[in-house]
Amino acid sequence: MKAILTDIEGTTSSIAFVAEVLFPYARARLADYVAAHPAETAPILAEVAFSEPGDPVATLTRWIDEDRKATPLKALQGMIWADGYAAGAFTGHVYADAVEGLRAWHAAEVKLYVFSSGSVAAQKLLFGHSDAGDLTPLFAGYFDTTTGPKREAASYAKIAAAIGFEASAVLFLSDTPEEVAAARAAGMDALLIDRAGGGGDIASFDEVNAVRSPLASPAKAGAQ
Ligand SMILES: CSCCC(=O)C(=O)COP(=O)(O)O
Ligand SMILES: [Mg+2]
Repeated sequence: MKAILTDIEGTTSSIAFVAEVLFPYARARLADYVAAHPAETAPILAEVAFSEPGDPVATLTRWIDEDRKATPLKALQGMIWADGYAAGAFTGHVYADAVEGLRAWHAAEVKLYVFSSGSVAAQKLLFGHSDAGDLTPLFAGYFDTTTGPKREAASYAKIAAAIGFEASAVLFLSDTPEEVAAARAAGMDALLIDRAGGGGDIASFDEVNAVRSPLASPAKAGAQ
């Protein structure tokens, strides 16, 4: 295994942190943020209004409540969360086993990448202001839904091409069966993580090495 591509919510980080901390923070500040940053948010609001006619702020608020993984919503959420991280209102939750695993793989020269519905800016904020400190030096790259939907195989093929690895050399970790299936359809190896210990392939990052041993074949720098 030469590279690991990881999802965030439900995989490196708890669903509760996203649903109970991040989403309410953005929801409560959405209207004020848009009013205070008209130039920055105008293209996002236009995209939302094009997708659903009506008041874009009301649409975005409903999309948060519906947990819609819409690219313009994710871009705006990331902008609002930047204020929260900067103010110290919260830090990014990352499971201790994920921190340990990511650090060990990075030390073994396994290339690490993120693919999340959260915007790339939001991903960097979460890992840059994590409970365990700045984890961004561990990652070689970040991908969001501007690359493509997470449930489509073509997105994973695009990521493999972008990072310069054969898809078969990449291990994808996610809590969503449809994402795991899409990655496998693109030729990636993939493991379904179920942090509740139910029906997944693994329940924590501690188990990855037992089922895939990526540390046994660290990436060569020249592979990219
Ligand atoms: C990147 S932090 C915010 C997470 C988020 O908004 C989200 O939708 C996470 O979805 P994921 O694809 O990581 O399960
Ligand atoms: Mg997820």
